[in-house]
Amino acid sequence: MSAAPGEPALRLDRVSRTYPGGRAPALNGIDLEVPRARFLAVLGRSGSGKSTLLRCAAGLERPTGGAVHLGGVPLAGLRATALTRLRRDRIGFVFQELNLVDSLTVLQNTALPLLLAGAGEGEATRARALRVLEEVGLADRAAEPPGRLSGGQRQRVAIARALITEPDIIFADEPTGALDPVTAEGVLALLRRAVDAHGHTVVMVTHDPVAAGHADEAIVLDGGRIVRRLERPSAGQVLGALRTVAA
Ligand SMILES: Nc1ncnc2c1ncn2[C@@H]1O[C@H](COP(=O)(O)OP(=O)(O)OP(=O)(O)O)[C@@H](O)[C@H]1O
Repeated sequence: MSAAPGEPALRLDRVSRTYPGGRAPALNGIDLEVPRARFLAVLGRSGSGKSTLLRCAAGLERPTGGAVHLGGVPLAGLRATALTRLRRDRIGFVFQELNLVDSLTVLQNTALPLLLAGAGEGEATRARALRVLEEVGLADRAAEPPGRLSGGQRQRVAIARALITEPDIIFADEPTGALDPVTAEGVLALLRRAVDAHGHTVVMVTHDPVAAGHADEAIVLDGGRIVRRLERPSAGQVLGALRTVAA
């Protein structure tokens, strides 16, 4: 079940998702290909389908139509345990609901994906966690509980935790939503570096045109469809696209 070389990091073919009782599909025939080492921003007004897209792409939810491939692997063909393993080994998550555990240290929080995958709490795990904490500039806070950190620092720990398994792809849901603009810049620079220096692929849901301006590509959803695609967008271009969709 290893990733096939040359395959895009993520491919969605005609993906749809209808919720029971939902009046309209949350996703409606999404075609999307995200090459490796690319940073994609997903925008759209509230209810346009962004989170549903992220959950279907990450294998957290099964689409009701179409197919999702991660690194060439069709998710529909995987049983629950194989899907869980693929998520654990190949995907990094920066989700609001996956908050840090305050009874653990910053270092233990960072190492959590390795520990859950069966790594011992030995020196190798510790060294790896320290290395990614260094990467996000927080090695000096490793022994503290995350509750003592600022929101931006906690978000950087969440990114360190997502990076520690060296995933093929990182899914981030509003990673800068609660941050001031300067702190947000720092978090976005980290995601950018994950792509440029380490070859990770990042798919980020955001409401913020400035955040989307850090991406290689931005897509805008409306009514569960992709209605705009922008290459190397500036924040101004993204804002313009959002305005035309809202009009
Ligand atoms: N579990 C669910 N059950 C029923 N309907 C749902 C469920 N999750 C989402 N929806 C519906 O699907 C549509 C898309 O929701 P989604 O959460 O993907 O939007 P979003 O663009 O992420 O919104 P926001 O920006 O507010 O987070 C909405 O109409 C929503 O009401």
